[in-house]
Amino acid sequence: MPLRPPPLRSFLSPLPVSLYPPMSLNSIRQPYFSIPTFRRIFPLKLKYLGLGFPQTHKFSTSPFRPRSSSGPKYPRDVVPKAAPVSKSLAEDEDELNNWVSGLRTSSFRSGVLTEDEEDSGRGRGKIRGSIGQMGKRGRDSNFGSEGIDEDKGLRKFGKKGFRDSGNSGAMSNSPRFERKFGGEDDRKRDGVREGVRGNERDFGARNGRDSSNTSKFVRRVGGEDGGRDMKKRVGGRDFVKGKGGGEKTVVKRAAFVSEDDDDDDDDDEIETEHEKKKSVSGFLDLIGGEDSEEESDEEDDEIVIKSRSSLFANEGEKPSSGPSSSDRGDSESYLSDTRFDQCAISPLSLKAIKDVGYEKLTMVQAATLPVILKGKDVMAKAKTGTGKTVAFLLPSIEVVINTPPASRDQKRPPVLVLVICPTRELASQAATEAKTLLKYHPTIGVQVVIGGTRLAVEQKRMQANPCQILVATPGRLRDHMENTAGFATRLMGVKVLVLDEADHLLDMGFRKDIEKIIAATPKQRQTLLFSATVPDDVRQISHIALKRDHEFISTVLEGSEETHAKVRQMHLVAPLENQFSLIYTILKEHIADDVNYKVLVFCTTAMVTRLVADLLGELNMNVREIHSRKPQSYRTRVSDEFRKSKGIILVTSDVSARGVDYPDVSLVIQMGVPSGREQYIHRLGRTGRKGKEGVGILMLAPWEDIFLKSIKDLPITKATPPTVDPDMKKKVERGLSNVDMKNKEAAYQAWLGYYNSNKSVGRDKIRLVELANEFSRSMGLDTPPAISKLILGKMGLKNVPGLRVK
Ligand SMILES: Nc1ncnc2c1ncn2[C@@H]1O[C@H](COP(=O)(O)OP(=O)(O)OP(=O)(O)O)[C@@H](O)[C@H]1O
Repeated sequence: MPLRPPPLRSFLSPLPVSLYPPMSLNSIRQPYFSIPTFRRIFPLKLKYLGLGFPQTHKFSTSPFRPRSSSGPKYPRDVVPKAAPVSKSLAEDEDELNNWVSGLRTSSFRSGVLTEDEEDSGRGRGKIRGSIGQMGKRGRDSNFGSEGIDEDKGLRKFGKKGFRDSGNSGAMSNSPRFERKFGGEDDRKRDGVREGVRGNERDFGARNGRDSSNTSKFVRRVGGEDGGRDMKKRVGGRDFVKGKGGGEKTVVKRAAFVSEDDDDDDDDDEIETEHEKKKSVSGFLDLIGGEDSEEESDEEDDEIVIKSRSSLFANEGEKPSSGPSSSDRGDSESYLSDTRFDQCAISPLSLKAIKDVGYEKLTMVQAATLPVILKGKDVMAKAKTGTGKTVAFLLPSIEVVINTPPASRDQKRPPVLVLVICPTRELASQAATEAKTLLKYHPTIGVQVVIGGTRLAVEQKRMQANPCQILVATPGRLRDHMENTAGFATRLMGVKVLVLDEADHLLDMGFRKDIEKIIAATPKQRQTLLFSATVPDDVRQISHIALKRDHEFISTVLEGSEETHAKVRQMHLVAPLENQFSLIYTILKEHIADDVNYKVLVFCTTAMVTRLVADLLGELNMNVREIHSRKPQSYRTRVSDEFRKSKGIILVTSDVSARGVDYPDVSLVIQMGVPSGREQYIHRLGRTGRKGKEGVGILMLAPWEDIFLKSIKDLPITKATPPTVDPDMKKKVERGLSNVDMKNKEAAYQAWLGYYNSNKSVGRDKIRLVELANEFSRSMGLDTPPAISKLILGKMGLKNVPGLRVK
């Protein structure tokens, strides 16, 4: 008989949740669930997976079909963990210098980029298939009048050009600049030249660090495998409760000492930085770039909570060989057994939750709610699509409820809860979720401030109807801090600050903005950091936001994958010249397999996104596109449409990589190397949400496969490329010949910028240009497009053979 776990509150000791009813950990009583082997699950599909049947022609994008929990369990092949790699000084140097990483849409992992909000919203182009005409294929209408020219014109290196509405929008811009210049002043000044050479990072760097952490943890905790002991780690030692080795929640107490959660930033310097960011982003726009992200290390005490499932893993149905740590990690469930009506939250919130159909808390909600309600700072890590938004909104709403209302004549009523999201889509989504939870709280207002809309409109709205909960993107928030009368005063009332996608917001690209925002809020606030990925380096710098006694709560078993077991992951390595045909073939197969298909195709840059969308439109597929070069109104419309639709393909840059909650995405394709391990995980996380199945395909060129090292701990298998029918190939060639030449030129330039900033590809400029020209040929061009001297100079590619100069 399985043992019953102690209630969550006792796990959280010495921080008992006395105010609230105990939250049952029955939630975690999910039966042990291991990933079946391909052979057993897909006897008929095996041939498509390259597992010994290379002659295969068809490519299957069927998801896993794991057995029901009551059915037999199969061990999964143990994926080797990456060897620990420590971060070198050279890498840091690279980050600081990496100015070229800003030249793209989504930078390589070092990621400075975030493609996100505050982009100009000057996108243009066609929408393929009109909104609301779901079944209709092909390119129905054009809208958006701004042309590619805008991408080319040196997009105003002055203030205006870089922000929407005149002076906002820094987000997509600032990260790039930040990354390149963040750190040392002289580098900042000379960054353009300096960064162009040298700088980039390797795909694999982060993984090494992650893995190192993982294995460390496995040794300390997960390594106890069948252990039934309760082990305490006091004064820097592990504090382990629970039995067996299944899914568990990890609560860590931060060990690093915050230097007082605050910064004494030099405003002038920040301002200068701000301006510089804008300048660089102008250039990024020029080449069609988008965004990116990241970095840094640390160490804390921890409390590890093993859940019920761990008991199952050990006692019940574990495979005969005994589950590996990664097997255990897959015994995941996104829902806990704790019902919302067992929680000490407002009855009006409960009513709203009931209306929306949520009955039980998700694992991350169950693990964090008591701690947050207690007023603690929290950094939480939980897999994609497991309800982190509600996890931070619900207790934040309680804070508002428990705060005496501002008097009517108070001129500047405080913002009580401030939620920061890295992209506009995500901010809007979080605000929508908040409104849902506030359905029966008519006196609590929520507003969203994001780039791509008019600042003045937001100002008026906030003045007319001041809200208690504000959701914002960092750049636009800073605009309001600087330009909206009384706004700074309102921020001084903040009681809860939330950083959603915290690792991204704390990376180099956003850091300065976030530091400014933090400095604008009271020190005694409560801070909540949430993400599906929390690399060690981000943990280390989280003290800029969190109090020293914050808690780190993870529902991801360390030593297990950060991705969902039900999402089947494959990588496919093919030369560039075949990739467009392959994408078309894969999509056709998938559509034939699943009439309700809903596909996301991630591309490396905005301009490559547009190109791929153009092509698929020419091939009469029901396709839409989203990237930072599109106006916000367009992005919102397409995003809403994709959310509600089936039988649709969305080609996107990394604006859709994080947080966006599109239900029932059947397939995620990533074309070209992602900016990093985290970005891979977040993009993949657009499918398999809320415990559902999904499929992810990563398509790489042979020289990009080094990236696989950085995700080798994930359950990703090699797929044999499907054979491309000659007719399909011809169709694709015809389709490409119909794509606007300007769009091909822009894609070529953006491609060059993106890979130029990659350490392994961009290091050898001659090789880089050869590859770019291969990309050009793959678009059907005999000669590569010419690029202006100015841009080549900025990319450090002057006089590189193979380039054509305008
Ligand atoms: N308790 C619950 N029960 C059922 N569904 C829920 C619950 N809480 C949240 N959801 C739904 O789960 C979905 C995923 O939630 P959410 O977008 O917050 O995930 P996330 O963990 O933030 O994902 P990501 O890491 O990709 O940002 C949403 O559609 C949300 O409405």
